[in-house]
Amino acid sequence: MNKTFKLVIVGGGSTYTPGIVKSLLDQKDQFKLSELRLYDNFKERQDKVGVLVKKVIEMFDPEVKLVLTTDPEEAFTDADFIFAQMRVGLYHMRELDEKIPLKYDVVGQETCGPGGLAYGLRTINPMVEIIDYCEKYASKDYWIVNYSNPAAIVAKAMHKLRPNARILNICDMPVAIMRNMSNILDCDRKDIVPDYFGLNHFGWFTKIRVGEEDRTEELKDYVREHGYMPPDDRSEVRHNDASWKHTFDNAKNLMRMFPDYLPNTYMQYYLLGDEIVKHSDKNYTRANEVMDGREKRIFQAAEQYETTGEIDMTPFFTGVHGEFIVEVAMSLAFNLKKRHLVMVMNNGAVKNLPDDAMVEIPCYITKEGPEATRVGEIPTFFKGMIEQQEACEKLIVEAAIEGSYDKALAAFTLNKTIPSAMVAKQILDEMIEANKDYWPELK
Ligand SMILES: NC(=O)c1ccc[n+]([C@@H]2O[C@H](COP(=O)([O-])OP(=O)(O)OC[C@H]3O[C@@H](n4cnc5c(N)ncnc54)[C@H](O)[C@@H]3O)[C@@H](O)[C@H]2O)c1
Ligand SMILES: O=P(O)(O)OC[C@H]1O[C@H](O[C@H]2[C@H](O)[C@@H](O)[C@@H](O)O[C@@H]2CO)[C@H](O)[C@@H](O)[C@@H]1O
Ligand SMILES: [Mn+2]
Repeated sequence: MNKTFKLVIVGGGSTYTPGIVKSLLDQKDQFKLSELRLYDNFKERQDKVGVLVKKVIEMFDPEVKLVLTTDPEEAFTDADFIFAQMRVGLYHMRELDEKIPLKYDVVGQETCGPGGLAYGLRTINPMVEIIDYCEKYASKDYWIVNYSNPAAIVAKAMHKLRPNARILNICDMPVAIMRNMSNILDCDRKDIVPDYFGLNHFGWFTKIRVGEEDRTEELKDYVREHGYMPPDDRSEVRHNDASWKHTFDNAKNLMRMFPDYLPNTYMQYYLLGDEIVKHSDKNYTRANEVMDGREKRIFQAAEQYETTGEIDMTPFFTGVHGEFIVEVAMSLAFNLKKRHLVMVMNNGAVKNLPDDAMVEIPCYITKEGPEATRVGEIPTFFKGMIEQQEACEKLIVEAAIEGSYDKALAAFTLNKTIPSAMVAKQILDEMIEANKDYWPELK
């Protein structure tokens, strides 16, 4: 029998867990789990999601042993893979991350702008804790594949605080955009070969090949007119929430103004921030949409299944989100050297960016981790944008580690979504109060 794997999902109570488990079990012939452990610090939430995970295992691989636990030793002992997807502070804190900046007419977003900086200050120490559990209990060749956001700040902080940890930080946004591109180009997502550079949630596609064929210019022409919204009949994207449809459509405005490269959708928050704020509802943000949508749906489904024994699981199967993390894990497990966009220490890969930047670029995923491709020099506009954002992220990591108010204020002030140091200080001071149970003390 080929090797089987013990896999932990950190943040087992996540709305994405059933979808990730489905994607894992789809690969059981190549990537067989002996044990799946859900680990969370919120037992009741995890137990509810666990009801649906148990159903997914019954449906797709009943041989898998399922463990739900809040005990780190039980969760991590001899673990081979750890999928991390914590939301420190839950959606309630995401709501504040989004609403506090909007009070000052600044972008309110989960991972970008002041919301992302606040989220980063909450997540750094809990992520270190997970790494330390893995170092203490997991198999010596463990790999953490991390989705926990804000991945850019988490990646930078973990490299500084735990440089030897076997952790690979990933993001499904570029993959989701490539899914849309595959709908637009009428090809298979897995045939798309992207050239790309940036930081997490702050990057650009420089070339899109389908197999050997360069289809970049054709795609740019489409995106200039339609953004990343595929033609009606070709994609499940049409069923996304309205705010996501707006995000995909908004790429056309970025493409028209900055025609060199195809943007990550997150660039809208940094380059079109005033428009974003103008169209934001300060009393009902994306966090509210998710709490009233995805989060409510999954707990209603668990309730329904527990009472009726009936459930349609398909709405919880998450497409590229689950597929991507499993593709990366399998490449690590079997040394497949698959080419994926992941976060890696720059070390000259992007020639004119700082060596210590955590860049998101194409890498070959080996059993020893990502091998970066060489991107070369990037044009001035993109270099300037990235260096400002990278310095902001570097300063918020240092602020967390040193407990430095001054560095936190500098980080907020450097963020392109924030118009002045005065506004930065107002938002920071209000966020310090809102996050008093989560942030390191800043003096
Ligand atoms: N990297 C990406 O591209 C990507 C894509 C999607 C989601 N995400 C991230 O994945 C995470 C989960 O998203 P979600 O919407 O499912 O969140 P969610 O709130 O539904 O679930 C998160 C879970 O994490 C748990 N948790 C919080 N702190 C913890 C800790 N210290 N230890 C263990 N568990 C802890 C919570 O109790 C909760 O059950 C978020 O950080 C989100 O931003 C990242
Ligand atoms: O606003 P959300 O919680 O729906 O999504 C925020 C995340 O958006 C990107 O990931 C996914 C998203 O999780 C999924 O719901 C769907 O909308 O598509 C997105 C792209 O696949 C982003 O990569 C994550 O970092 C965000 O947390
Ligand atoms: Mn992401």
